[in-house]
Parts: sequence; structure tokens; C-alpha cells
Amino acid sequence: MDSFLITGGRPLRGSVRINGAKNACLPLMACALLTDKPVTLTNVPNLADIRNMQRLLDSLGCSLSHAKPEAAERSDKAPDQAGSSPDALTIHAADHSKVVAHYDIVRTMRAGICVLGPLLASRGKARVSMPGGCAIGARPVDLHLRGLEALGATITLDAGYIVAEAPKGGRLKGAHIFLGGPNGSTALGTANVMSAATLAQGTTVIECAACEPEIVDVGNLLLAMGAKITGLGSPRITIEGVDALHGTPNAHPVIPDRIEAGTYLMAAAITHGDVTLENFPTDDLGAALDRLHEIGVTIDRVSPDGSTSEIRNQKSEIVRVAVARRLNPVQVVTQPHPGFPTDLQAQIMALLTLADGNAIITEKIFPDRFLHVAELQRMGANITRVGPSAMITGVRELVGAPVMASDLRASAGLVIAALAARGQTQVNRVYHLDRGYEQMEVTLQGLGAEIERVKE
Ligand SMILES: CC(=O)N[C@H]1[C@@H](OP(=O)(O)OP(=O)(O)OC[C@H]2O[C@@H](n3ccc(=O)[nH]c3=O)[C@H](O)[C@@H]2O)O[C@H](CO)[C@@H](O)[C@@H]1O
Ligand SMILES: C=C(OP(=O)(O)O)C(=O)O
Repeated sequence: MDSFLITGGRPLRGSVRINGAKNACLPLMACALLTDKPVTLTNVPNLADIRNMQRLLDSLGCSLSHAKPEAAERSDKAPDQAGSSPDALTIHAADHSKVVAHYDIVRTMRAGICVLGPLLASRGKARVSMPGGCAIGARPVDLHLRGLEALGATITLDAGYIVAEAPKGGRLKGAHIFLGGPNGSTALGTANVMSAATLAQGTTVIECAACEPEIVDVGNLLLAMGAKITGLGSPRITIEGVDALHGTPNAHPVIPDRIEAGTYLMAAAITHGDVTLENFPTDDLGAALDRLHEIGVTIDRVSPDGSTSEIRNQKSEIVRVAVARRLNPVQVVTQPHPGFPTDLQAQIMALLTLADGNAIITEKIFPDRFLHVAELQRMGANITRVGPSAMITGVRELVGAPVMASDLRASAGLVIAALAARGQTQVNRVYHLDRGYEQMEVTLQGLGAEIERVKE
């Protein structure tokens, strides 16, 4: 398994373009199963999870191609040698006979579950393996199943597979569904139920729907495919079922990855660097920007003439991040959007290990998402975990050490810590990072970091 060797202490300087969001792109891809017409996405990130979702869709009778149609949006990325664009993806679900999402693919990522709703709605039945994903605590799928049952599906479990069948006649029926669980809304559960409801007979109302930008992006793609949806981005989404969906008249650009953007913000901050981030989704990062501001990180909007000003709420802008002094300790609570995202918890913890005082992080989405704590402690961090909270007493310096990456964002937190640590850190098992960050080591090298991938 590959690892990263990082020698810390170099301030990051330069510019990074934020890629399309993994957690939007994966459920967007699954939506292609809802129609027999081609669906084209652009700004598709080049990630292990995306390739696995391509394999899954291929196994479900879809043809996939990277050729960029005339109507597709322009992208800054260079076309590859064959004249196609690596970040454009067309998915054509022409063969609707296959309904089994196999364990060997679905176990690799949580978002594999996103094919369940579309398969059930368009093919009348589905057999989908229980999904995998990051080891960040209990990750039940009861809300997904409860929502689909409310739409009239019969669901049973068989040998690790979810077996779902639409009512007689093959069509789901609209319903009023409360989709909240003990920790609030469910992102992928909302995507699953909303996409299934687009083809149901009648009206569906989802209460306690996820407000995450990635789910809004899924809703926007469905609208472009002819669905009737209102309330996107609010806790109540209403879907008026239609008889059929069509393909995308124009290519749908995947939104920028707010978690990738937040990760590079924190990497820049911990090294007291000066980094410009392009395609930065300010609007989607309110809570994280608020915490970073309190910590003492300066984030300015860069105008086309190069001047800087206050950042504004926008879907995509250019920002410049810099830190002039020692970091302030702050309190962070992870919550559903628009609260502080759990997917940035490990990264901000790494940053706070070097703050000037006591910080506290409370994890309200995945109360056991703390596997990075022990690894940060190996690097000299002073952290005490108490139930769903971690108390962090800032230290003067971190010291490089061999550490083990346990999951995607924990790995990102360890890389951030290593960039600031004295000496060398070996971050083992970086295949987790490759699921969610496009060539992270190359991006960081471009910013002046001393980092290399060791292949094994
Ligand atoms: C691929 C993808 O997009 N993954 C993201 C998605 O995961 P995912 O969609 O799986 O996470 P959810 O939003 O569903 O989980 C939120 C909370 O609801 C609970 N829950 C969820 C489903 C369910 O059926 N029952 C239930 O109780 C979970 O245990 C958790 O406490 O949102 C998470 C929360 O923002 C992120 O950390 C993940 O990176
Ligand atoms: C937890 C994540 O991914 P997954 O839900 O696929 O495990 C993540 O993207 O941070």
C-alpha cells in the first residue's frame, strides 16, 4: 500500500484549482439510471470512488464515455490525446435489464447505495449490497429503506443485500416522509428517496431533508432531466412525480468540492502559507470560514484585477488565504449543513493542535469519528477524547512520526499536521486519500511542500 513521506515546515505558496465534488458527483452519476437517455456531467473529479461508481454503472447496463458533446460546458482542463475531455462523462443507461449491484463494488464506497432508489424507480426492482465507505462509526441505512418503503416498496434483506421491489404495476407512489434520524437528516438517504420519487405516481414531501449543497446539486440535475422538485436546500422538499425523465439537454457541471477546498485552506493555514484557491465555493463553506476567521486565518476574495476584498457568498470565486500570527483556539461543533461539516473535522483538529490555548471539537454527526486522535498524539498533539468531544490543548510544535491513515478525512488531517511538523512523517495507507483527493501529493508539491508518494 502506498504511503506519503512528508517533511514539514515549508509554508505553502501558490495556486490550486478546486475540483468537482466527489460527494455530489457520485449520486449525480446514479441519477443516470432513471432514464434511457444519455446524461452528461462535467467537472467530474478523477478519483478512485468515481472509477468504482463507473464500474458499478457499467455492471448495471450503462455505457460510459468521456467524449465531450457539443453542448457540454467549457472546462479549463486540457482535452486528452483522443480529443475527449477527461472531466466530462456521459452515462447512457440503455439496457434496463440488470438490477444487481454487487458486493465487490458497492463495498468500496458508501455512495454505492445511491443506485438503490433510481433502480427501484426505473426498473421496478433492485438488489443492492449493503454499502461500504469510511470507518467513521455506525452508518445504518434504515432511513433510506424507510423512505423507499413509504413510497410503496417492499424491502427485505438477503445475504448482505437489500432486495427492493416496487408495488404491483411497477410504479412507486408519492408519500409524506419524515427522513430525520437521531443525528438529523441523511444526505445520501435524501438523494435516494428524492430521486426515486421523481418517477413515482403523485406527490412526495420529504421532511427533514438534507440541505447539503451536494444534494441540491442532485436536485438540480433531476430538474434538468425533467423532474418537478421544489424546496431544494431547505428541510422540506416536494417532488411531483412524472412519467419519464429525459437526458441532460446541456452538460451538468458538478459543483466545486467544498471539502477539498476546506482541506487546502487548512493546509495553507497550518503552514502560515499564502495560497490562492480557484473555483472556491464560498457559499457552501460559511461555517468553516467563520471558524477559520476566529482562528485568525485571513481569507480574501481576489478580483480579476488582482486586488483583494472581503469574500462574498458565491458558488465559485477565487480566494487567497494567509495567516500572520499564532492561531487562536476555538470551539467547533459538527452539524448538518449549514453547520460545520463533519468531513472537515479531522482537518480543523490538526490545525487546532497548534493553537495558542484550549480548543474543543464536538462531533454531532458521527460521534466516533476520532480515529485520527491517536495518530495526532503520536506526533505530539495534546488531545483528550471525552465521548463525542475532543479537548485540544495547543502545543508549540508537532514532531514527524510514522502514522496510519484510517479513513479519508482522517488521512487529510494527518497530512495537514505533517506539513507543519518538525522532521519527517510517514502517512501510511494513503489509498483512503485517493478515494477523495485528486493527486493530493502533486497539488501539495506544486505549493512547495516536501512530499512524495512511496509506492509499495
Ligand atoms: C458519499 C457521501 O456523500 N458521503 C457523505 C454523506 O454520507 P451519508 O449520506 O452516508 O451520511 P448521512 O448524512 O446519511 O449520515 C448522517 C447521520 O445520519 C445517520 N443515519 C444515516 C442514514 C440512515 O439510514 N440512518 C441514520 O441513522 C448516520 O449514522 C449519521 O449519524 O454525508 C456524511 C454527513 O455529512 C458525510 O460525512 C459523508 O462524507
Ligand atoms: C466519509 C466520506 O466518504 P464515504 O461516505 O464514501 O465514506 C467522506 O467523503 O468524507
